[in-house]
Amino acid sequence: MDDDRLDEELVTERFDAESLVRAGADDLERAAEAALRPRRLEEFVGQAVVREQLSLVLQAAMARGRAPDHVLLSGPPGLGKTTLAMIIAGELGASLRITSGPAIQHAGDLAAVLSSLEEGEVLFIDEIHRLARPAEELLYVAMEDFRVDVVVGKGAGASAIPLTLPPFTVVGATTRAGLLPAPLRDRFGFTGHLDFYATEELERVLVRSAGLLGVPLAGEAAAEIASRSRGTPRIANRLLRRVRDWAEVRGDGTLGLAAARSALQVYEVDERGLDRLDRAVLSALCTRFGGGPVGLTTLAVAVGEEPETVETVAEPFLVREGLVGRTQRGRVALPAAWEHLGLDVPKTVDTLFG
Ligand SMILES: Nc1ncnc2c1ncn2[C@@H]1O[C@H](COP(=O)(O)OP(=O)(O)OP(=O)(O)O)[C@@H](O)[C@H]1O
Repeated sequence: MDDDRLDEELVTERFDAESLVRAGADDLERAAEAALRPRRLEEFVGQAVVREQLSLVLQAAMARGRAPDHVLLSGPPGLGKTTLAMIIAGELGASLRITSGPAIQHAGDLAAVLSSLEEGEVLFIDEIHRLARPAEELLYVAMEDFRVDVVVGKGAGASAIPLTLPPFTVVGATTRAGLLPAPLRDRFGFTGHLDFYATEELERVLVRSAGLLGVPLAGEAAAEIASRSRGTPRIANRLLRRVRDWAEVRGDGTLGLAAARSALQVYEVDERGLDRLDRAVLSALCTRFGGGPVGLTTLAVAVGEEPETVETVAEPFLVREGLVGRTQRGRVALPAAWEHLGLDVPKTVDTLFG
């Protein structure tokens, strides 16, 4: 498949799927994100281990002329799972179907998608840990035996007609690999875990994105934005667009260090990369709950967010930064949390963790 066609197809697919997956999200932000996606494995920055492993899986499958094993990608949001799914299809020269766990309400929805797959197609299932149990069971069989049982009729008269599927590859993405039931996890021949990116890798992401956007990004500004991007390419690209806004509206259009700092101040992204939600979580933990332990749901209510958002968006970074700890009794603020908020560390916390 030539590159132009690939681009067109991937972007079209992505928009269709995202309208299902992220209804209500900002269309322009999504379009901007799609435009910055790497299309080939060699353009994908960082994640060297996963990249090499995946490259072997794909090359071996292509050499054999067979669809590769099913691939599971896990890791926090914004690290490139969707991008890798698109790259897998691109590298194989296969078309990509995109759906998500929450978009599949009934097993029949999944049966319809599966039974329309063509040979060699890649089926991307985002948030696969959120599939309903009956759909999950249908998926095991389809992944293992390339078969789907289509149920005809209702009640006592219902019967299942087995339908053979052509070989295809499922790429599942999850932020919560631990929530996947073992039988489903075992159906994936390759599992890649994406980790947070080093600052230097994010600088490379930013330089690449600035090039695509045609904006002049100084090296110091790239380093500043990268260091506040929480190890996450999606955040790096988003901050780059905000710094560009600032530079075009309030500056001279060039993205230097001063522009980066001023823009990030306006958008409330602090030197450590914490944003409003992160600080709200820390502040609730330290001031409202005396440092915890506090349960996830209570904490989420206190900051006006869904527990899943707190757990998958804010928490991994706060834990990694040594600001928050997870205990069996709930979340606790670590001494660095008080320090980050400019508060005195309570004596009890100091002795416990100091
Ligand atoms: N390794 C990378 N190199 C360059 N850009 C990247 C890389 N990983 C992600 N990006 C960029 O970051 C953005 C987010 O990536 P993507 O949507 O693939 O993340 P995700 O892990 O699927 O997130 P979610 O789980 O929230 O859907 C995309 O615009 C993509 O261009």
